[in-house]
Amino acid sequence: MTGSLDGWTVVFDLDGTLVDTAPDLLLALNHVLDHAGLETVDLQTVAGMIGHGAKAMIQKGMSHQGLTPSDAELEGLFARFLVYYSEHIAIGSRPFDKAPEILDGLAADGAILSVCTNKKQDLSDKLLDALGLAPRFAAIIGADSVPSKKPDGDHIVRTVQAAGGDPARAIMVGDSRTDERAARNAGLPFVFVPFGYEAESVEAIGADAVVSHYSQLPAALSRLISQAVASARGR
Ligand SMILES: O=C(O)COP(=O)(O)O
Ligand SMILES: [Mg+2]
Repeated sequence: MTGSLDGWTVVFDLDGTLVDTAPDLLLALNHVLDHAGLETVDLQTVAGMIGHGAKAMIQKGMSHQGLTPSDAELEGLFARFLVYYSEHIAIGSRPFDKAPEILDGLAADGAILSVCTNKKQDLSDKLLDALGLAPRFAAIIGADSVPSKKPDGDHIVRTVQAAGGDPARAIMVGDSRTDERAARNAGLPFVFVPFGYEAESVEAIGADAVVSHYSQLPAALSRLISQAVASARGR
């Protein structure tokens, strides 16, 4: 039996795309800010700081209050963050509504599923394991497993290859400008999910498809694949 997504790889971003991780990132960030005697931040503020890895989030948490940490200070805070976050990684973090069911449907239609994230590899594996999502993915590639993370397109290309797929038959799904740039750099169509952590508007992002609930993803992917196949024929 062949499925309509046979031979296609769907590459998912993690934070803000597959999983709503903001609640646990908030607790971990506030743990280090509080320990450093700094002001803590709220959920909405932390959401605007996710997408470039945890170190960038800590830096933004400090610049938010007019402070610039020294390299040594930042490394110390980052180390503390990693210990705390790793131990509290799936307290409040949950997959977005219907994501697991839709992933199963895509796999049943023949898609290869993979994750390309700017989260660290060990944290990504731990989170997806804790939520029971890890077995669905042929590859999970964190920022520290590649020479250059998103927005470098190479991060996506390596993810597709690690999943056993073909970058010419792959689609990126993500919640941020970083994902959009990475997809463009890798030459992949880009599906934007506006329920994540991007502050820019849907119009500004300029995605090939916008999916505001997982139930809309299968149809969006089918449409993009038909377009890709038609344009390949026209060449
Ligand atoms: O943890 C982050 O800041 C980014 O992670 P993402 O690439 O999965 O959105
Ligand atoms: Mg994200």
